[in-house]
Amino acid sequence: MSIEVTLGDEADAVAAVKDKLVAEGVPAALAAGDSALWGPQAQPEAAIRLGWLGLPGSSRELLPEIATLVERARAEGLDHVVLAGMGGSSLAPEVICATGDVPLTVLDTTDPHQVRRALADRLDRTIVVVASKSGGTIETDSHRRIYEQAFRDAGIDPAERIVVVTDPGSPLERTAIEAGYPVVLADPNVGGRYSALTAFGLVPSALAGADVAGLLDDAAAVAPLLAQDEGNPGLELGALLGARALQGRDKLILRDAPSEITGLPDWIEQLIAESTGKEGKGILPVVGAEAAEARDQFLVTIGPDSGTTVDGPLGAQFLVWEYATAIAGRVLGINPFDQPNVAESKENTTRILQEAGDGPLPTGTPVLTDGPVEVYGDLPGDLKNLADVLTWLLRAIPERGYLAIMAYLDREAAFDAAVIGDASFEEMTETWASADVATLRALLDYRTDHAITFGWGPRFLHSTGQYHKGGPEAGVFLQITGVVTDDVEVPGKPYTLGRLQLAQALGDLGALTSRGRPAVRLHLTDRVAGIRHLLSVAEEL
Ligand SMILES: O=P(O)(O)OC[C@H]1O[C@H](O)[C@H](O)[C@@H](O)[C@@H]1O
Repeated sequence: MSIEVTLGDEADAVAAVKDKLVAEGVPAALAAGDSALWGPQAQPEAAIRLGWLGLPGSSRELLPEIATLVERARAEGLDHVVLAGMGGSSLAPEVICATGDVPLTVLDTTDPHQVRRALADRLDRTIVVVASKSGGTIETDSHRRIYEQAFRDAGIDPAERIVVVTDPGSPLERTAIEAGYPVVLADPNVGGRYSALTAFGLVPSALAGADVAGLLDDAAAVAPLLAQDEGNPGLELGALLGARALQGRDKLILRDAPSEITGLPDWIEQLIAESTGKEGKGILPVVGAEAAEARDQFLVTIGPDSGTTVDGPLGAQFLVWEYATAIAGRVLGINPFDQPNVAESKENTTRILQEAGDGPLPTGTPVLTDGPVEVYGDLPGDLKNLADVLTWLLRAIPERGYLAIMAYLDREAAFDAAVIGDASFEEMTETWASADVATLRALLDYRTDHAITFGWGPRFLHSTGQYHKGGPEAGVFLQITGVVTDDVEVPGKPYTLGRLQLAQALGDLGALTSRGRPAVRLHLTDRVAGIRHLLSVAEEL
């Protein structure tokens, strides 16, 4: 089965962009790995970032090595797979495993409560994949240290339980070799967000029980189409993304139709936001929203549906979206392989931690407190309560702008909400949604035609975070942080996870406010009550 891109009623608008790309010889040049397609400035980076085009074939070589790891884990009864990895090092396995209906615990958080939850879950049967291309990502380094300690404390040798995926020569490779961990090296000519079909996508997914050979087969089936001028789904989708952005429809609403694929929009979100959101340009992916009428938005559905759809198996989807993103980058005139603004928030975080030493972090003082919610930020003096703050934020969204909600909280916490005895599926969903801070997105959506995104911090920093800082300066930002009642030490480091998490929020806030963007931080002094209060205020707006 291959993949089909249906352009719906937008076919005409796309044709001109596609014809131009064909006239310029782009499909053939991209198939040949021509790194000059994005201009001379992008060429050095592009020259080492096009390896994803050949992965359906080259990644097959990894399968025997992966099979050995899987056999060893099975023989030892390790059936709880934890993946520590940020952005491109975890988003693809999350989709692969959700689609394959095999369990995978993803750690892409610094929330101490969420990490404690993972640590408390079947440690005796846990295998941890530590995945980082650069080998220097602070969250992943922290998770490795924390699990090493937890295994030792439980009398388990970490070398029996930790598998590393990284690029050749990274600091993580050195650490792993010294510690005696098995290492699977990834293709260094593939960037993180294009790495779904590399060792980053395949190793944790195979350990969790997904069919990774089938994934490569499905990608291989679509690969030859990507060299064609006609019947090339990647070219059509890329021309669509580029054409719509040029027309001012630069908010891409991504929807999952009921299909065999689960959760692909979250992966696409990183791919498109980080690849295109720079130099004041870009396409903002919006996940979880209803289709809106607004003039700056357009909807693409994954799976069979009416309108604009991309339908086909997951392996093919990965390749086609990567190709389309590279094409959209050319249409927009940006380098789709770098992420020039991601580092800024990371540097702010490091500086905040260093400057604070052992003292308190520079949170400032709340401008107002409404029940269990403190409000921080540069706000007009006449705002009296949380409802006023939310209304002010919504009104601050400019023409063609957006609101980004960023929650530095435990994304599993809502599942703790009590569900009474024999509750129906609908009742359980309702109980869960009413305890889930992500519900805020939908509640605020009713009040505005502007796009609203929701991201878990620090996960989104490796995804839409690039667009927030590098894309059009049209964002309004709402951070949510929460009290930490059960912190986790990071062995060998002077900070705890809770302190790191807050420093990440403050570091990103600094990057946003330095651009003059409206930005507010809500701090929940009681997480459960704070979320309940926030949602009830939003409901009544
Ligand atoms: O795989 P790593 O090197 O740990 O990187 C993980 C992620 O973090 C970085 O900040 C980049 O912005 C992402 O593109 C990348 O996927």
